[in-house]
Amino acid sequence: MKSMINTWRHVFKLDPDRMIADDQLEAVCLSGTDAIMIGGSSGVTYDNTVDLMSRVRQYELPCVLEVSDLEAVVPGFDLYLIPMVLNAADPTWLIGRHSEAVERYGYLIPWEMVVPEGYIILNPESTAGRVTRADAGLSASRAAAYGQAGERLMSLPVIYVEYSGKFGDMELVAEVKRSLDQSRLFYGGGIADAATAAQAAAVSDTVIVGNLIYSDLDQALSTVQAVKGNPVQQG
Ligand SMILES: CC(C)=CCC/C(C)=C/CC/C(C)=C/CC/C(C)=C/CC/C(C)=C/CC/C(C)=C/CC/C(C)=C/COP(=O)(O)OP(=O)(O)O
Ligand SMILES: O=P(O)(O)OC[C@@H](O)CO
Ligand SMILES: [Mg+2]
Repeated sequence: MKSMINTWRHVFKLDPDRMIADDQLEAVCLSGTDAIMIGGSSGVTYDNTVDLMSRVRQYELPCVLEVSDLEAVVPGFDLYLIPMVLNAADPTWLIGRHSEAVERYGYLIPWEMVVPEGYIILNPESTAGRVTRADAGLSASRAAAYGQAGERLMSLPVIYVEYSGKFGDMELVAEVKRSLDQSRLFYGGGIADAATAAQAAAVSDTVIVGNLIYSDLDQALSTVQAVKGNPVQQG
């Protein structure tokens, strides 16, 4: 089940705290994207998560929850993705909330459905950057070292270079990619059209598109082919 992430090239991230009309949701779910990730860094509640999950469940593609708040953990997803912020100033966001979750849920946790993600947050203005007070001014070599430490020391299956809201430095992303051997590299942040999606696709394994769904749906839909039609460049 967890291995499904290794087939994902393009993912749409839907935010339970934002409105999306039924016809727009249909277009997103039938776009050819590989999965829907539900998550956000603020305003995520149990009720708005259940509501969005049940709407997405009308379609056949995988639907996974990226957990950012313990109060909004909803049963019924295909996988649970757990952000661990490698460059957070405070270990709360690396392992603190996580240990609280394990204490609280204990044997109820379906570990076979849990996928940890090593986040490297590089936009200090994003909600996640502000909340976690991430050390977002990393050089490319330092970001790559965080990625490699996440892979080699923590065996994380996913390293997520997160520029949420801002298109990132593709040279830096490429350096993180080169530093990884086993972990899958997710890239997200500021994808605005097919051209930026293709650039991100060239340097990462999986491209995540979020805000664009809400600001320009047609452009968002155009990113699916731009990503899936472009191989990752090696080296
Ligand atoms: C019964 C049942 C199914 C039980 C399952 C229980 C389960 C899955 C337990 C999991 C165990 C576990 C270890 C949970 C950890 C929970 C937790 C609260 C972890 C902390 C996550 C974290 C580091 C949050 C900080 C913010 C962050 C990095 C969020 C990631 C998502 C993100 C960046 C979204 C982008 O948000 P957006 O709103 O778009 O941001 P902008 O405003 O900037 O655009
Ligand atoms: O919303 P955008 O900027 O597309 O970023 C996608 C995702 O990485 C956010 O967690
Ligand atoms: Mg967002």
